[in-house]
Amino acid sequence: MKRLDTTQPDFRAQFAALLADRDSDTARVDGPVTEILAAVRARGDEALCEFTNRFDRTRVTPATLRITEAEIEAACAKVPTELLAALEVAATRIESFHRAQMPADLRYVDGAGVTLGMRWTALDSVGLYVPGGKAAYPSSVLMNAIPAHVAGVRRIAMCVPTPDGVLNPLVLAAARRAGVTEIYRVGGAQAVGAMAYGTATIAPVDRVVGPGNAYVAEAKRQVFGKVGIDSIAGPSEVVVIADANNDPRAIALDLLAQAEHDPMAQSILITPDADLANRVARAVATELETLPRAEIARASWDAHGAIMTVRNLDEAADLVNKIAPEHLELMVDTPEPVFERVRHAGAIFIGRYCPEAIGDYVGGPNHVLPTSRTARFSSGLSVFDFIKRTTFIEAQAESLREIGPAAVSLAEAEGLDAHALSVSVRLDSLMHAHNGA
Ligand SMILES: NC(=O)c1ccc[n+]([C@@H]2O[C@H](COP(=O)([O-])OP(=O)(O)OC[C@H]3O[C@@H](n4cnc5c(N)ncnc54)[C@H](O)[C@@H]3O)[C@@H](O)[C@H]2O)c1
Ligand SMILES: N[C@H](CO)Cc1c[nH]c[nH+]1
Ligand SMILES: [Zn+2]
Repeated sequence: MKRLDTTQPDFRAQFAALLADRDSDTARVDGPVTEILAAVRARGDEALCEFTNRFDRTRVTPATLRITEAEIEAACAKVPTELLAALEVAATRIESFHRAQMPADLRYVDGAGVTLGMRWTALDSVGLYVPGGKAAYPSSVLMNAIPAHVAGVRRIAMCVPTPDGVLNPLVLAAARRAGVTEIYRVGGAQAVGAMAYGTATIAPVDRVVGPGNAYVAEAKRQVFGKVGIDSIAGPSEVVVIADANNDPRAIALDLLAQAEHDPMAQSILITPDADLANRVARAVATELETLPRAEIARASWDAHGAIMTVRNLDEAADLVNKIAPEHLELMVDTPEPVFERVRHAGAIFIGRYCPEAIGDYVGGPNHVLPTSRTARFSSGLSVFDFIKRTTFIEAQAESLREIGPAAVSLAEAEGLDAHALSVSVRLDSLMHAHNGA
C-alpha cells in the first residue's frame, strides 16, 4: 500500500504514478486477448471448447456448451429457501429502480408546423457476461439481466465460466428469475468473442455488456464496433473519503471489500485525519490475518492500495475527480458539499450507514460500473444500454415552404446537387400548384 500526503513536495509525482498504477497490467493482456478473439472468429465452437478446457478446467463439446433446461431446473431446486428470498429482495429493488429509469418518447410540433420526435426501441438481442473465475456472481446476473428485461429485449443470452465444470445454483436461479433466455458455460475473452462474432452454437448478439476481469474488459474494448458494449467494467475500485469520526475497522472492511475481488482491484482511502489514516492501515493488516480471501485482497492492497492524507474535504473531492473511481464512499459528517463537488465517479454511497456492499446487492442502482478512470466519460449499466433512439420528422407542404429554402442553400454550398434538387423539386411543384390554383 502506498502512503501519499498532499502537503509533501513529491505528492504530484506520486499521485500521477498512482493513476497509472495498473496500466501496465492492463496492457499485458492486450496481445493474448487479440489472439483469443481471432481464434474464436476463425474456429468458432472448437476454439471455445479448447479455451474453456484450458482456462476453466471444464471439458465441453459444442453439444454441451449450452446449459440445458434440465440442468437449470436441477440447480434451482438446490437453492435454500432463505437464499431465494434474499435474491428476491435484491431482484425486486433492482427491477423497480430500473423501471423508474425508462425514458418517455418525445413528440412535438414546432413553430414551422414540423412534427419532431424521438422514439425508444429495445435491442433485439444482447449478450450478458457474468464473471465467475475467482468468485461466483449471482448479483451480477440480476444487475445485467433485469435492465435488459425491463427494456424489452427479447433475446437475452448469458455467458458464465464454470471453473472445474461446477455450475453455481444461485447463478442459474438468478438467471431464471431475471428472464435470461439462454446460458452458456464459457468465460473470459472467448465468451465475449463468441457473443460478438457468433459461432455455430452461440448466435451473435447486438450488444455485449457486463463486468469481468482484465481479459473480459479488454475483449469488450476490442469487439466494440462489431457490437455495442456498455462500458469498460473491469477490476473493481473504491475510493473512501472518511473524516475522523469513523470506526477504522468499518473503513478497513470497505477497502477490503473491493480488494477481495481481484489482485488487480484498487482501494484508496482519502482522509484529512492522519490518526484515522494510521488506524485504518493497522485495521486492514489485522483483517487480512483472518479474511478467507486474504490472498487476493492482500495482493490487491499491497500492489494497488493507497492511503492519502489531505488538507480538507474540498481537496479530497478534487482528487476524486482526477481518479474518477468506479465507487466513491462519503463517510463524513456532512456529505452534501463533497457530493456536490464530485463530478466523476461511477456510483456514490452517501453516509456512514451506506457501505458500497449495499449497492453490490440490494441498493437498486446497477453495480456494473465503469473502471480504470473511464467514469470520466461513461456511466454504469442501465436500461439505456438496452434501448436506442430513432428520431423522426414529419413535414407537410406549408412547413417545407418555410424551412426548405435554407436546406437548398446549404446543399448548394456543400456542392451536393442531388440534395438541393431533392428539396427544390418539391418546392417547385408547390409553387406550380399554388400558381395553377
Ligand atoms: N466493474 C464492475 O462493474 C464489476 C462488477 C463485478 C465484478 N467485477 C470484476 O470482475 C472480475 C471477476 O474476475 P474473475 O477472474 O473472478 O472472473 P471472470 O469471469 O471475469 O474471469 C475469468 C476468466 O478469465 C479468463 N482468464 C483467466 N486467466 C487467463 C489467462 N491467463 N489467459 C486468458 N484468459 C484468462 C478465463 O477465460 C476465465 O474464464 C473482478 O476483476 C471483479 O473485480 C467488476
Ligand atoms: N463490487 C463489484 C463491482 O465492482 C460488484 C459485486 C458483486 N458482488 C459483490 N460485489
Ligand atoms: Zn463487490
